[in-house]
Amino acid sequence: MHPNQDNVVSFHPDRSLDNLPPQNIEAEEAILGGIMLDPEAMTRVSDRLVVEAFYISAHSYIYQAAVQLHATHQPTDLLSVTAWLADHNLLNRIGGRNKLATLVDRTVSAVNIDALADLVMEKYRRRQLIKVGSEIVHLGYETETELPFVLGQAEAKVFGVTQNQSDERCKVFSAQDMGIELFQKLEMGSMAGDKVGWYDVENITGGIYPSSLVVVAAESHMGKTHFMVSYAYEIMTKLGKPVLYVTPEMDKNQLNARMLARITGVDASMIQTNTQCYWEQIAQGIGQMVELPWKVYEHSSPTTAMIASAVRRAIAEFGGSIGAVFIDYLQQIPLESGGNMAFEVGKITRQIRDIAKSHKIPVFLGCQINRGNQTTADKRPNRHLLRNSGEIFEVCDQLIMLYRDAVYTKDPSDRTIELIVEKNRLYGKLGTATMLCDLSTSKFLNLAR
Ligand SMILES: Nc1ncnc2c1ncn2[C@@H]1O[C@H](COP(=O)(O)OP(=O)(O)OP(=O)(O)O)[C@@H](O)[C@H]1O
Repeated sequence: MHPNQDNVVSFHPDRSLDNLPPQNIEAEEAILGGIMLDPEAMTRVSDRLVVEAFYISAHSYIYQAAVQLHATHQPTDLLSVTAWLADHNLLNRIGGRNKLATLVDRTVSAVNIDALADLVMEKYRRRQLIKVGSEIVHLGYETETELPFVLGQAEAKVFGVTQNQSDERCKVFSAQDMGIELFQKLEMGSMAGDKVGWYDVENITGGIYPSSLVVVAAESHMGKTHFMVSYAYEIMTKLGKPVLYVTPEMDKNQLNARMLARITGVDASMIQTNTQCYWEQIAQGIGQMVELPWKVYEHSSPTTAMIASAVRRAIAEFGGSIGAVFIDYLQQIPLESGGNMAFEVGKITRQIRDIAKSHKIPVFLGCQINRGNQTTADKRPNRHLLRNSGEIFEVCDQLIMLYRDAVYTKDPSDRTIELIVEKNRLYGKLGTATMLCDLSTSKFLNLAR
């Protein structure tokens, strides 16, 4: 039975949704008139104005004609546009030759065409937002779907509008534009990876690259977390870039004790158990830690949608960019039940790679591997240990495997750690770098040369 209306909180769909969607027809007409009037106009708007942005469908056909002509280096004057539309049987759909002539007659000049293009794009974005809004309303009613999934979907839809993703995805770049961009990047040195001064390993990896998925794989206890905390610290302090650390495994206070150990040089176990003795260093260290661009997302079993959401939030809170994301580690991310395990692991890895690509940020993904062949003398890991773990090896851009001999020899004086670069799609080199690591303070040091 329907509930008595007096007993429910009033809930009215917004009446303003019946209003005419945001649009500016005069601006659309002036742009099209300007394009047919001024041979340079198309160069000024083609990068910022997409065909779908026009509210009137006839206008989008006319603009499409201009885009096609411009792309093949033909003029976009009245005659050429008319001929293109006639050749493509679109002349009647746009209102005939008179419509085109009227657009030209009404236009005085194309002097403001850039601003008009921005205006039309702005109206288009608002219409997209309304569309996404109504999709989110429908999501709200999908009570059979888990709420976290629904919220993640809603957030991703809004993000799609803010980031203009739909346009980015299908963007095709011209050789001329790409040449200019490449030249500028090379000239500025921004094609090289960011380096924190870990010479030997960065000599192999080339440094840290945006949009890259770096898998940091190791057996249990090899020091994955120490490595990632230490690298995060270097990125924040040497490069001055913000870091988000996703920690399903470790409580954030334990993780921060390690970060504090790295900052102060005081053993993490002492920080936790013998606090009073080190109070001064700890207080100073916390003072430094709160100044770091450091965020931690703690959740015992975060899905990739939740991680993506945390990344978006961190980027927004850090003012639009982030230096790196660390996820500690892959096997802590829950698999969808019932599926093939290798397939599910591959899917999660691809979803994490998408986070790196869509935000153009490096993502370091910890990965636990099983012990290799225990009968051979050499216990070093290699890429084959990942072979049965979905598509981790295929999907990642770089694979760094950690190995400490001391785990097997139990020699406490051996502080070396090997960083075995088994895959390097970004820079090409493979090889092993050896560093010194002080696990008590999560500090990684170059070997003296
Ligand atoms: N305060 C400390 N002093 C010295 N060694 C420590 C200290 N804390 C941890 N370790 C050592 O660090 C190693 C574990 O490092 P880490 O937690 O980074 O490993 P991991 O590869 O992430 O492994 P897991 O996934 O099992 O946690 C262990 O060998 C441990 O003995």
